[in-house]
Amino acid sequence: MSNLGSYPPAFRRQNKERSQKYDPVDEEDSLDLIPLIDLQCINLDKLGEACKEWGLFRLVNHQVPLTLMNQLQEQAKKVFSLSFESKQGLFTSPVSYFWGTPALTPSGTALSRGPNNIHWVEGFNVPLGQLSQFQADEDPMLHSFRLLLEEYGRHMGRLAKTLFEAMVKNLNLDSEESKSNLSESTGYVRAYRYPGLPETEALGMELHTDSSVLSILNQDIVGGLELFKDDKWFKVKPIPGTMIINLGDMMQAISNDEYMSAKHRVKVNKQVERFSICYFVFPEEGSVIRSSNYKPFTYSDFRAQVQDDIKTLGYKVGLERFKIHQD
Ligand SMILES: O=C(O)CCC(=O)C(=O)O
Ligand SMILES: [Fe+2]
Repeated sequence: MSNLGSYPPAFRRQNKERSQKYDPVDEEDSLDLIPLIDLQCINLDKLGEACKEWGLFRLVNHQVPLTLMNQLQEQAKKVFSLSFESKQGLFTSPVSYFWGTPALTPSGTALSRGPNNIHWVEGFNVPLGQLSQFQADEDPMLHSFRLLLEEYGRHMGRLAKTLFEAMVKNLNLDSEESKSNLSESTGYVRAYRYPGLPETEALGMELHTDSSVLSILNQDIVGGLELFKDDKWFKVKPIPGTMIINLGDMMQAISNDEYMSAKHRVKVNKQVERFSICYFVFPEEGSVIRSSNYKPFTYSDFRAQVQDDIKTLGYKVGLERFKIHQD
């Protein structure tokens, strides 16, 4: 962990001796079993299979410029390297800075889960619809961060819409009725930094599903994202220039459980920091999700329930709370 002062104090205590070499990559690690979808010619059967079997796929030919993906990663890196105190001071509504957990309240502050339950991650939460209110004009670093986020956000909206429409087709859902189940303006971007920690098995994020309709991930080359499927963990290898698409809980409910939300986690690297940029998109405010396996509910209902469960139980129960059980 270099630049210690940029880390939350609770993270600095973990800064023990680093080992000298990277872990060797074993045979299985070099295999990439994750399904691949080409955005320029979407094969609906292949897309459907990926959504049913994996809840996650790799996207190529997405036409997000590689320079934009890299510039945003680099700019996020610079912003993370500011001192912990500056990050706490500079980022207030609408862009917030958080650490120790990815679970946030609607206003972007971390939902604390106690000192013994730390996730080794820090992040910036950026609601795209409110980006214009982000006071960044005085500071060139923040100003270019904002410009990159705006451009990146437009691309993410385009990808989400194209993929969602293809999924609606594959599921044979009514395309007019489905429209309100995806609203690009509800989207937010999160930039994450995971510290390099010599401890084995430290988790940046524990096993979870995303609450979104879709999540779009741009990860750096360090790796650490893992998918849980058929009782096994699969490494989601970083391949530069590709994006990882995750199906979230809303998509699982919209599809009436034909598709599944991806169960995943993030392991921290033993030597180096990892950076990732994630986009999450949700249904329109107030839009009711109707499907025979679930009670009608809105994303706000779902979010309120998740927040309540995290506060009272310490974890997210998720879709199970809205499921109709037929005995
Ligand atoms: O950083 C990553 O690779 C994944 C982050 C993630 O799973 C999340 O934000 O829900
Ligand atoms: Fe996630």
